[in-house]
Amino acid sequence: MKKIFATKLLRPQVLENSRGVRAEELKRFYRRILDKARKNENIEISKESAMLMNNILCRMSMGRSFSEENGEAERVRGLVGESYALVKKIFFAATLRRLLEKLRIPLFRKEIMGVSDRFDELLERIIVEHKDKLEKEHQVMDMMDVLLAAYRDKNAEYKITRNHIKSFFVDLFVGGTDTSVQTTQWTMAEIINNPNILQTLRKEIDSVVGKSRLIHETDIPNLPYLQAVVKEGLRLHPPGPLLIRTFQERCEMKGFYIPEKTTLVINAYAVMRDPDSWEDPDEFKPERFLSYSRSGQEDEKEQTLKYLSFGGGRRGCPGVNLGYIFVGTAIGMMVQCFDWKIEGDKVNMEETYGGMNLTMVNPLKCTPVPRTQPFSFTSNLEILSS
Ligand code: HEM
Repeated sequence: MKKIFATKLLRPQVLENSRGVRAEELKRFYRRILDKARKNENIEISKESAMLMNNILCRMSMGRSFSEENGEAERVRGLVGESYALVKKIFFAATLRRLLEKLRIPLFRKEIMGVSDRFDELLERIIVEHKDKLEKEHQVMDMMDVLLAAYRDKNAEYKITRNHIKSFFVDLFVGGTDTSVQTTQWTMAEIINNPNILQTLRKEIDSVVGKSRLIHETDIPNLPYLQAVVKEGLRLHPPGPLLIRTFQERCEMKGFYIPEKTTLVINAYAVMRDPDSWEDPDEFKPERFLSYSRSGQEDEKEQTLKYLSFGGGRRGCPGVNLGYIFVGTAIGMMVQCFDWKIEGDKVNMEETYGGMNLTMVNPLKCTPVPRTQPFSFTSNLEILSS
């Protein structure tokens, strides 16, 4: 499945084809925030950005977004949340696995089956919807169409089953949404707590993008400070702080004997705050990434070993590029178009390991205040409304 992720959904050419979808969803995200700003209402950054990320991923993969009106979108978000909570329970229960198995206590079987059945029901409906559409339109349009075509094709490069298709989408929702949402929330909180960084970032965006159009993802390569801010947000607040591997074979490492099937837990959070590797490790200093890329001193291999926000190796995150696009454009738009008011002087940065991901104890709530003239959009052109 990972190969399918890498070749069919996330390779640069495919990402380029779906750029229009992401641009449209970014505009919808902007309009929702603008609406709140006009009503002087506060927003919960994680809820708004979850809607953005979910809609983009669903449209990229299934050619549709889940409807907010009939509660479908909320059901998907709920299922993803339940999956995270379950993984956390299973992870901690694994330490007692032998004892529980001896006592013949099944590990969360009922809960796992419950979530799995509900995902199954939802995805089955979407598969049927696609098959009907394909029969009528005879067009290959999105990921689901491509996978269904491969499922029917006896000579396809990848032999896939209906269950493969379903598990692919579960991986996509679970791996792709909350990670990007948490990163957006944490990075925005750091920006609000550091007004100097907000000013520097805004200056860069204003000089590259200006104030007469909305930021595009194609602007990101020309916004090195924005890239550094996102990277630093990910360093201090990696949504996946623990990486897990199992040894396939026994081996010896630096004098330690490691038996076969040993589970290894890597604390990526601690690695990325290690004072031996990072100067002022607990401080939010995006500049550190600018100086690395300018001086070229940092050996790439060394960087890979100490920067683990996307994991690494064969099981590393296949969605890195998309993740940077999601977070970069969301943060870029929020900084470009709005000022942000919070209650009190500083955002409370207390953290909790709330499921599979590192999240905020008090979700970030703030009130947007427009700083640019509102944009109105006619097709793909942006104009200033008077
Ligand atoms: C800022 C955003 C993101 C972060 C921080 C992130 C982080 C991670 C991390 C830490 C892992 C585990 C890697 C390991 O164990 O070495 C992972 C795996 C994964 N991620 Fe991401 N991710 C992000 C966005 C995405 C997106 C947008 C997608 C899909 C479109 C995605 C799909 C996946 C999948 C499918 C896996 C499992 C890979 C496997 O098991 O081999 N991620 N991600």
